[in-house]
Amino acid sequence: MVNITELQKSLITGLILAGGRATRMQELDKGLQIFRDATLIEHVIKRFAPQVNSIIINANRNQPTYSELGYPVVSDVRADYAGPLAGLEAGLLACETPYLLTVPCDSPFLPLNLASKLMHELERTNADLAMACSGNSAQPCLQPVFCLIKTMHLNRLQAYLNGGGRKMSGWFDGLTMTPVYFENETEFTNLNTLDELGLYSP
Ligand SMILES: Nc1nc2c(ncn2[C@@H]2O[C@H](COP(=O)(O)OP(=O)(O)OP(=O)(O)O)[C@@H](O)[C@H]2O)c(=O)[nH]1
Ligand SMILES: [Mg+2]
Repeated sequence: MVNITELQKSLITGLILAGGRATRMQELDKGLQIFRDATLIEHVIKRFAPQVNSIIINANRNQPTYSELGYPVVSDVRADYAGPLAGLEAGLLACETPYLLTVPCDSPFLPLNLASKLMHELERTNADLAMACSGNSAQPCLQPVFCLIKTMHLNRLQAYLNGGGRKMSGWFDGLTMTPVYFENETEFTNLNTLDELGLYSP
């Protein structure tokens, strides 16, 4: 188990992506739905906040409600729900540290060692970004919304988006990406439907 140092942590801003339309959840605002004893985003904050220097929330609806959680809220700067990369762009624009770590708002079991493992591997490999991966090197399953990125690559993301690119796995072509394996796949469970919210309740 690698621990994150206070210095490493001070360099990382955490971005919670809550800007989607949630079409599979009746277009409800996913982050604000109740799961067990709290909203989905509150579960995420509980596991994520101790890992990063500060948090930014990306949301395109109900911004005043998200603000009540006590963190800055940023909205997409381009219209029409351009996908998670539009949220990443908004987060990178607001980020004041050299690294940004993203997580989605609908992953209430996210790894408690996410920042430490990604930062350790990013520094070890001197890559541009480090991405979580469940499974193993024989059967990798990339988790592109769990990603540690050097903030200076905002320009490249914007060029990709301006050219019409929308794929989470396409924007970093030409950059070096280190996949980082996590054994416990269930930590990446994300809840997309009302049924799933109920299924995972006790
Ligand atoms: N900022 C922003 N974030 C998005 C957008 N679309 C998806 N996301 C976020 O990306 C993450 C992964 O997306 P999904 O799990 O597909 O969520 P979703 O798109 O809201 O839900 P579906 O419409 O059911 O696919 C979630 O945290 C979403 O909030 C978007 O257009 N803008
Ligand atoms: Mg989606």
